[in-house]
Amino acid sequence: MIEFSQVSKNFEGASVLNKVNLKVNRGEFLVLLGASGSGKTTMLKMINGMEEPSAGEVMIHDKPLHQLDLVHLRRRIGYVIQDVGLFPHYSVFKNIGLLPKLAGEKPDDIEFKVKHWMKRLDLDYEEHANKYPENLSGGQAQRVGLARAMAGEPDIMLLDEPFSALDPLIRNQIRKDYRQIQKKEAITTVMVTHDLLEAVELADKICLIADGEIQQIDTPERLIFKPKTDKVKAFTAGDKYQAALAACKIHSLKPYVHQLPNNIREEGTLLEALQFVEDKDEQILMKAFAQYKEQWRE
Ligand SMILES: Nc1ncnc2c1ncn2[C@@H]1O[C@H](COP(=O)(O)OP(=O)(O)OP(=O)(O)O)[C@@H](O)[C@H]1O
Repeated sequence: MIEFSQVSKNFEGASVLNKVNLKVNRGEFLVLLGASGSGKTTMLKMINGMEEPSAGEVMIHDKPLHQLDLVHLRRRIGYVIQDVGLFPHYSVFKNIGLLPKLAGEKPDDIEFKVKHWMKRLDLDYEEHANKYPENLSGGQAQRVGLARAMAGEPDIMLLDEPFSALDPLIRNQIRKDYRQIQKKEAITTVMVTHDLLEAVELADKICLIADGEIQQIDTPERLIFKPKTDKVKAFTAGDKYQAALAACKIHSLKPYVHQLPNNIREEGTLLEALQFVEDKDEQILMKAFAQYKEQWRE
């Protein structure tokens, strides 16, 4: 479990985070969402000790971070960032096998893990294991980055916009792949993004940060449809519609169509139907939306 208790952070006197409280339970997928500069990356880096709080305490598995051995801790915490950070002079095999090797595992065990994680992340071993990072596509490099983190058998994964540089189709597939692995292995995951739809599709809970404060920590549905502050409302306003459209795309509104007035049911466009639902019955939209999320994850 990860816990922030009254955590504040200043850089050169300027306050970035102010008395933040947060709990992430074991196996949970939490997304830190917020505008650029809102302090998301700073929060993430406080979880693996790359940044220290100016005040307050960060606890990992009920122990204060400052009492833990950081080298040991970081080997148990996967960290994947946008530009991957693969070692350029190491082959794919060596990159993925690095953490097991540092842990003193035998060559056969290392090979087993590299093969296992390459397979799980849809990377062909024969084709890619001996390649160097410069010869990989962006999507392949990101998969290698995830495989490398996973080979360290982390109980916590920190993801800092790891998918944002990829083209949409590949991004969607890697996100789904990671989400499935994360659930199966019950890896506590904290991901930073400023993309609401990405947050919605992946998160068990979203933590929305603005002006150095947590505005709301909630399920994706509640964050979008029951915003607690004006800042949450402002952040989600545009995407509420986009999210609803996504719900309709896969017809998850169908079970509720009989509740729409006849004229809309028979003649209206999807957009009108949505508008009706959005105006008249948030419950229906929330249900459709939750269904969309579940179907996306299958
Ligand atoms: N090492 C540092 N020294 C000084 N200021 C910093 C440092 N790291 C971050 N900041 C400042 O703290 C604020 C929050 O930065 P942070 O990277 O946490 O934001 P973010 O929400 O992750 O933004 P983005 O989405 O743009 O990555 C920014 O104003 C940034 O300039």
